[in-house]
Amino acid sequence: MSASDQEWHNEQQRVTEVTTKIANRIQKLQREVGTVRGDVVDLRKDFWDEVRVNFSSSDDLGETSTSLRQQSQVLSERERSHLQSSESLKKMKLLVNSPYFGRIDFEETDSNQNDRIYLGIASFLDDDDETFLVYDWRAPVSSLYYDGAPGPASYDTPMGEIRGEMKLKRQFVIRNATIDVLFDTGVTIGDELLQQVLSHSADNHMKSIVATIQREQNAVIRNDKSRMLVVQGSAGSGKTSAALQRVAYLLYKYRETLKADQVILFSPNPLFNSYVSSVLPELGEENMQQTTFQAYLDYRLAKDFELEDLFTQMESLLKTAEGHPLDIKRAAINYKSSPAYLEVMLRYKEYLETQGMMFRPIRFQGRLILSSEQMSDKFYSFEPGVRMANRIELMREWMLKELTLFARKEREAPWVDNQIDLLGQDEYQKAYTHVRRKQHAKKDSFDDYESERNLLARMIVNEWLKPVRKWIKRKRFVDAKGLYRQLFGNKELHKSISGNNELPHYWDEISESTLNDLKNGKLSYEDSTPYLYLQELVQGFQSNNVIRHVFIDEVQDYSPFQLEYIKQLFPRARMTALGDLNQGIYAHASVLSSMEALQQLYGPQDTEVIHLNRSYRSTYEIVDFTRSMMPGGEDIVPFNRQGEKPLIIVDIDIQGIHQKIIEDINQLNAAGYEHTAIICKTLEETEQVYADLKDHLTLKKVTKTTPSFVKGTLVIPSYLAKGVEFDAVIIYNGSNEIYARESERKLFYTVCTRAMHLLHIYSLGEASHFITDIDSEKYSLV
Ligand SMILES: Nc1ncnc2c1ncn2[C@@H]1O[C@H](COP(=O)(O)OP(=O)(O)OP(=O)(O)O)[C@@H](O)[C@H]1O
Repeated sequence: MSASDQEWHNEQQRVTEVTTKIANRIQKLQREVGTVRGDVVDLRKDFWDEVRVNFSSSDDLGETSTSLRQQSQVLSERERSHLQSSESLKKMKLLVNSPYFGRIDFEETDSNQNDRIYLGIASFLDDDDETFLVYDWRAPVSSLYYDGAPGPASYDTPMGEIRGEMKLKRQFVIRNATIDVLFDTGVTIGDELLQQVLSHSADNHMKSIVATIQREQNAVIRNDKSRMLVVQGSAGSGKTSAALQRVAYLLYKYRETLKADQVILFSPNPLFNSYVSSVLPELGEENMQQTTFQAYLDYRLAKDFELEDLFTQMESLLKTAEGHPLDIKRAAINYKSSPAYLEVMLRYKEYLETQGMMFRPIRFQGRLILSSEQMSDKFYSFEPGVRMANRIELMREWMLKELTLFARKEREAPWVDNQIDLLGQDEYQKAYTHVRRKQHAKKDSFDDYESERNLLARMIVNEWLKPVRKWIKRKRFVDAKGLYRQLFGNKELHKSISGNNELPHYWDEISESTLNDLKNGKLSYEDSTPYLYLQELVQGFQSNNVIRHVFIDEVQDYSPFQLEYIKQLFPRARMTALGDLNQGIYAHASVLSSMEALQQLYGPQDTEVIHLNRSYRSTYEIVDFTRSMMPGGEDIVPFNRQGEKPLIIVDIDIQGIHQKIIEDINQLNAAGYEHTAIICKTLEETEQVYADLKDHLTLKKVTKTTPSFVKGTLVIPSYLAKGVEFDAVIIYNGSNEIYARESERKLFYTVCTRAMHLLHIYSLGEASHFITDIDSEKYSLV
């Protein structure tokens, strides 16, 4: 429905008025920020001039402290004011060219007043400080725009539900303070605007979607009831987008209590982190913390082990031919990520409470300070009721005391005298000053040889024992490696704590390879989380109480074990987990595959699941093709944006394929597609393709260490293309030889769904049966 010329004119007039007011506000704020900044600088510079310092008597001391406090208050008030003005200025700058994107006219029941509500990225109040010229898209009233259509409508406020009638819903695209697009809409959010937005080119950074949030996405964004929110959505259904707008929403709604650094997002890889990092700043908010689960594992374990990362595991699985070794590795991965293994860990902890605990002896210069047996005896000497982590805490205190006793005796050892003799003049002087400072200048000098020697001996021994003390403080005396080894070296024990569960297939091979890895200082990806979990169970969790919201994107790539671990890590946080079972490309059982395991995490009452079935990223033709690969794919609803059917190009000669890809990419560039990916299955294939084509095309190779995406033509291994999108996707070799195993169906689906506008699949020889099984009407074969 298009608005009349007169209405367009009126709206443009309003845009001009509002943007002029915003521009004026910007000027005012800039002046304010400048003045306050000057004040702050002056206050800091003259801080001590303004404070009356006098320590002569207790009265003077009191006056000094009051004066100090007052001056600090003035300073922090000015600093706060500076921060506020700077924040407002930032928001106004976001609004000045495009102040709003929507309007709703709403008449409350029993009131004849027709409120006009304009929605933008931030609120803008008129100079009277009362009239909202623009409402923040996150304000309660704004949900009308996302949830309702003209007609009876309601929205929730902290004071209760407000009912009424929506008389009008209008959408705008405003650029440079000029209306480019304006139309009135009858449905929730008009498809026209969405069509426009989705037909744009891909970018190397994700965009915010506030102008076109869909009703079901709004339910994700504004959900704040459940402790655990699970979003299961098809490829391109806006899970990541909804998650990021949800962060912005939470930061707005709980602005008094929630800060951006209390929110953490777990992403699939560092590249993805950079891809999504622009969305919150675009919305005028600070970025949340971002990390990957791998980064956390590295942080905790890389000093003790050579860790296998997820991508290395993936590479090795993709490259290993079907057969015995692959079956064993798969069995190991599945077992070690399963809830059954989690149970084993919990029972193992119970077992250790009464027997089998292992400690590393404490040695100094090859001499034993405390043996493993002594430590074990101490551990089991506590009351059985004392919790495991508390016992370790008590052990720590005991050991530190034992170390002090040892140190006292050690001062008499001959090596200490040698060390004293070796002290140079400088060191001696340093030692002297140090000791004097420690003694608070009680004695005048080293006049007494004995006391001099004692002081120096104490200092030297303490210095030499520092690493041991640190080692104890960090609870490194718990032999986590030994405990993990015991779990695989003692089959009977493992069996007995497995309860009713059978040991996994290939148990002997799995235990052998686990023990081998441990012996060689290696830890496989599937072992890393259980290992850390066991260590924490015994020592007590190193939890983070600051984080209030944990977001996990691509949650299908996590095992139930990992999710449990994250829950323990952030005990005070709510969790939002977003994923798509169809894109579970890794070998371990996905946390999403069992709703039961997922609901058990926080309990069914505290868990809410929202499904997003509509796919926005790709054209109708691409979604129709890709969904046909997946069982149950008919539930995926393509957004109605037309394009070309996916193209399958088969050749029997690799040179022929290369030639065609070069021509293809040249044509895509000429047609204005700026962001294209040649997606390869493995890193090896990526390296090869890059080497073969780089002299003919401008290519950028992406590997797991690439820090961020750039525009252009990328060559990228399949698993790094997770979560991102491209104008055109070229699958380098979608042949039946490369994508043959059933276990690779989801991988193939995932890479094909990265395409927004065009999908071209090259195949050396016969195309994968994932393609040929599809109705041939859904693609073009050349
Ligand atoms: N309401 C919307 N308005 C405009 N664009 C949208 C909307 N929802 C999704 N999109 C666009 O669709 C594309 C896919 O969104 P997003 O990456 O959030 O989906 P996803 O479900 O996380 O995808 P995947 O699981 O395949 O990685 C993005 O380009 C996003 O901007």
